[in-house]
Amino acid sequence: MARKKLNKQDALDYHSQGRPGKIEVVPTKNTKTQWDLSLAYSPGVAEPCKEIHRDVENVYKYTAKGNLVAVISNGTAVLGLGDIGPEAGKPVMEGKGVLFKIFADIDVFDIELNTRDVDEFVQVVKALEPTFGGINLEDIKSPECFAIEERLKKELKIPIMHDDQHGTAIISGAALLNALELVKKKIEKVKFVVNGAGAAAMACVKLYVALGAKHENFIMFDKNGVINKSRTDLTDMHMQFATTSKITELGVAMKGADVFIGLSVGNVVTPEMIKGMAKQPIVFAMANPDPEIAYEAAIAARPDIIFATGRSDHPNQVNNVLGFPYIFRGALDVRATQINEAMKLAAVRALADLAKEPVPDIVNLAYNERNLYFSPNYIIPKPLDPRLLCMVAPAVARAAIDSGVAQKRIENWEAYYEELNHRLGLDNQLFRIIGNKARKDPRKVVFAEADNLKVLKAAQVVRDEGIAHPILLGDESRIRQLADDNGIEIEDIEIIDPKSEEMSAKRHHFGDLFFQKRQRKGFNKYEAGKIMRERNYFGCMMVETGEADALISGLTRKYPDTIRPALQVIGMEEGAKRVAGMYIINTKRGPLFLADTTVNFNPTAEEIAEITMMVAKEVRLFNMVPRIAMVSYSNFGSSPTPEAQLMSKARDLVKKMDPTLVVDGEIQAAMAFNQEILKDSYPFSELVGEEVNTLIFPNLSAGNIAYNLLQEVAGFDAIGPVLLGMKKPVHILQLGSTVRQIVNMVNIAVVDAQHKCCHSEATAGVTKKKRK
Ligand SMILES: NC(=O)C1=CN([C@@H]2O[C@H](COP(=O)(O)OP(=O)(O)OC[C@H]3O[C@@H](n4cnc5c(N)ncnc54)[C@H](OP(=O)(O)O)[C@@H]3O)[C@@H](O)[C@H]2O)C=CC1
Ligand SMILES: CC(=O)C(=O)O
Ligand SMILES: [Mg+2]
Repeated sequence: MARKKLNKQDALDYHSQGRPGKIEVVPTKNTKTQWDLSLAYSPGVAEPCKEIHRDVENVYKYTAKGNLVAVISNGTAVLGLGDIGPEAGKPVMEGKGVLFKIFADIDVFDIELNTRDVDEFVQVVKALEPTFGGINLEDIKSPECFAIEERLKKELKIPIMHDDQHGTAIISGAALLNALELVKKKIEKVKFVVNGAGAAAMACVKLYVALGAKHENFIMFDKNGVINKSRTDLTDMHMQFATTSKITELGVAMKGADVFIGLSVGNVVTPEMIKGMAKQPIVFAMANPDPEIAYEAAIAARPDIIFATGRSDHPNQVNNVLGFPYIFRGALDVRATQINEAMKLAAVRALADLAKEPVPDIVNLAYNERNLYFSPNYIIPKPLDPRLLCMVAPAVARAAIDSGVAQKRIENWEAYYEELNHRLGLDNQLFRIIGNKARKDPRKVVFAEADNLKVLKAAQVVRDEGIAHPILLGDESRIRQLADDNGIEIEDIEIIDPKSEEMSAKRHHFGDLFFQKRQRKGFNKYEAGKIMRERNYFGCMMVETGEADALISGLTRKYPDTIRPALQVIGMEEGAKRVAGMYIINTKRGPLFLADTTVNFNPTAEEIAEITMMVAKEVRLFNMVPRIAMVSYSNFGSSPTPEAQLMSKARDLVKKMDPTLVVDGEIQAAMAFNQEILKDSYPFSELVGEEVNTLIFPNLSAGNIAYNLLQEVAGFDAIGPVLLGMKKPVHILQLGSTVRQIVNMVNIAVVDAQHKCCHSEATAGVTKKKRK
C-alpha cells in the first residue's frame, strides 16, 4: 500500500489542531505546592539571583541558559520560499525548535525579528545574549546574513551559527566526500557547477575549498546568470568565485561537470542538463521544499548518478537537520565561545565516517529499508539515526576543546556518551519504530467496533499511514453515515456486516468450524451458528481462518466479554499455559514494559515466572534487551511475608528457565530505578548497572493500579494492554482508549501478525508468501 501523499490540508491541520503551533513551555521543577512556588518565585528565587549577581557564571548553574538556543530569523530567505516575512517564517523556526529538542534535547525559543536592517538585527541579538547559551541564525537572506553573522561572532561570547550557511556546508561536505569516494574522484580535480550564490551556496563552496576543492573549478550562478568577472553587481565574496570562462548558460556549464550543487529554487535543472554531465555525476539538488530537479527525473536521466535532495522522501537527504542539533549540543556541553572551523570540520568527518559504519536494525526499521549500507543510495546517515548524537556532538566538543574555545572540559568521555544516550531516551523512537516496522508489511486488521467514531477514525489513520488494511465489522449504512457525518474517508475500506443476509453462508461456515472446536465445551450446533452474528466471534473467526491477520476490539465492552470469544475461537499459542496483559509506558527514560496488568488476578510463583518469560519474548520483539525487576514492597528478603517471597521465588524459577535473562527481585520499584542506593545497599544484584525496562507485578491489582497512575497522574503515553500468549493477534482495547492509543494498538497487532505469521510458516516449512 502506498503511503498517503502529504497534502496541503494535512499540513494545515497538523499546525492548527489543538494548541496552535508546535511548541509549548514546560516547567522542569515541581510547582504543585505553595512551598514549591515560594522556591520557584518570590522569596526563594532571590537566592539564585544574588548568586548570579555575585558571579555571572552562575547563570549556567541556576538557569536554563546553558541548554537554551535562540532560533532567530527575519524571514527573508525562508526555505526556498524566499522573502516571506517574519510571521510567515515562524512555522519553520518552531519546526527547527522541535528538531533541536527531539534530536539533541536542546530547548529553543524561536524569535522572529521584524527588521531587514543589519545594524538593528545585530543590536537586538546582542541584547539577547544573557538569555541564551547559543544563537542559531536561520533563513536570513544574503548578503545581509554574512555581515550579521560576522559581527555577532565578534561581539558575543556564546556560539553563533548561521545554519543555512554552515549547517548546509557541513552536511553536504560530508556527503560530497563520501560520494567522491564511491565514484573514485579526487576533490581537487572535480569540476563544480553551483546554482545559487546565496547564504548556503557561498558557505558550501568555501567549505569544499577547505576540504581540498580548487577555486578555479567552480562556476556559480545566481538569479541573474553566471557569476563572472565582468559583472559589476557582485560582492567581494562573489568575486572570489567569479569565473573567467565565457560560459553564460547553466546547461553549457553543466556539460562535463562532475558535481552539481543546487541551493537556489525548485525545478530549474532539466534532465538534458544532467545527461550532459561527466561520468558518474554527483548531483545535490538541495532547494527546499522542491529540489532543482525532481528525484524521478534525475534518476531517469542518468542511471550512474549519485543524487541527493533536502527532502526526507528519497534516498540521501542532505539537510542541515543532520547538523545543527548535534553541533550545538557539542558546543553547549563544553561552553564553547564560538563554532569555529575546527569544530565544523570535525562534524564533517564524524558524519562522513558514520555513513560507512554498519547501519543498525533500528535505522533500517525506521526507514522501511531491509539493508542500508554505504553505497550511492546511502552516502550520508539518516536523520532518525540515533547514533548521530553520540557521534557528532562529542566530535564537535573535542574539537572545541582542542582548538581552545571551550570554557569547560569533558574529563570523563564515557560518562559524557552515557549522558548523551540518556538525553535521547528511546521513547519517541519506540513509537516511530513500531510504526515503521508495521508499514514494512501491513496486514489485514478487523475492527469489531467499526460503528464507533474513534475506531472509525483510527481505521482511517492506519489506512492512510499504510500501517494496516482495515476491515470494518458492523452495519454498513450506519458506518457510512458515521463516516459521512464526520468527514472520514472510507470508500476503499472493506465493510462486513456479520448479521447481513449476504454473510449467511459465511456465518454458517464459521458456525460449523466453531461447533467443531466447542461441541464438548457447552455449545450446541444451533448456538454455535447463532453466536457468529456477534462481531467479536465473527471477527475472531476471520483471524482464525486466515481471512484477516489480527483483530482489534474492546473499546466499548468489558474486557472479559471481549477476551472470551478470542480464547474460545483462537486460543493460546502452542506451549502457552495462559495469556497475560502487558502495557508499554512511554517514559522519558525509555519505554517501560509492565505485566500482568489485565488478565491473571493472583498468580502463583510458577505463573508469574511464565508471565515473565512471555513478556521477555515480547520485549525482544521490539529489538530491546529485557532487564526485569520483579517488584514488591520489600527488597531481597527484607520482609519475610509470603507476598514478598512470591516474587523472589518467581525470580528463581525464571532464572532456571533462562539463566541469561537479566532479572532480579523481589525489589521495590523505587530501588529498581535508583542505581546509587542499589549499588550501595545490594551490590550483588543483577540490576546494578542495568537500566530496568520491565516490571513484573505480584498481582493484577498492583500492575493495573501502577499503569493507570502512570498514565493518568504522571501523564505518560501508554500502549496496551498487549495480549500475550495468544495463537494469533487479538488485541483488546481499554474502555475509552483515544484514537492515538487505538492506532498504537494496531501497530502492535500488525507487528505481532508479522512475527506470528513468519513464525508459524517457518515452523511449517513453508516459504513466506509475498503479500500485496
Ligand atoms: N538542504 C538544506 O539543508 C538546505 C537547503 N537550502 C535551500 O537553498 C536555497 C537557498 O537558500 P539560502 O542560501 O538560505 O537563500 P539565499 O536567499 O541566501 O540565496 C538564494 C540564492 O539562490 C539564487 N537564485 C534564486 N533563483 C535562482 C535561479 N532561478 N537560478 C539561479 N539562482 C537562483 C539567488 O540569486 P540572487 O542572489 O540573484 O537573488 C541567491 O543567490 C533554498 O531553496 C533553501 O531551501 C538552504 C539551506 C539548507
Ligand atoms: C533546510 C533549511 O534550513 C532550509 O531549507 O532553509
Ligand atoms: Mg534554513
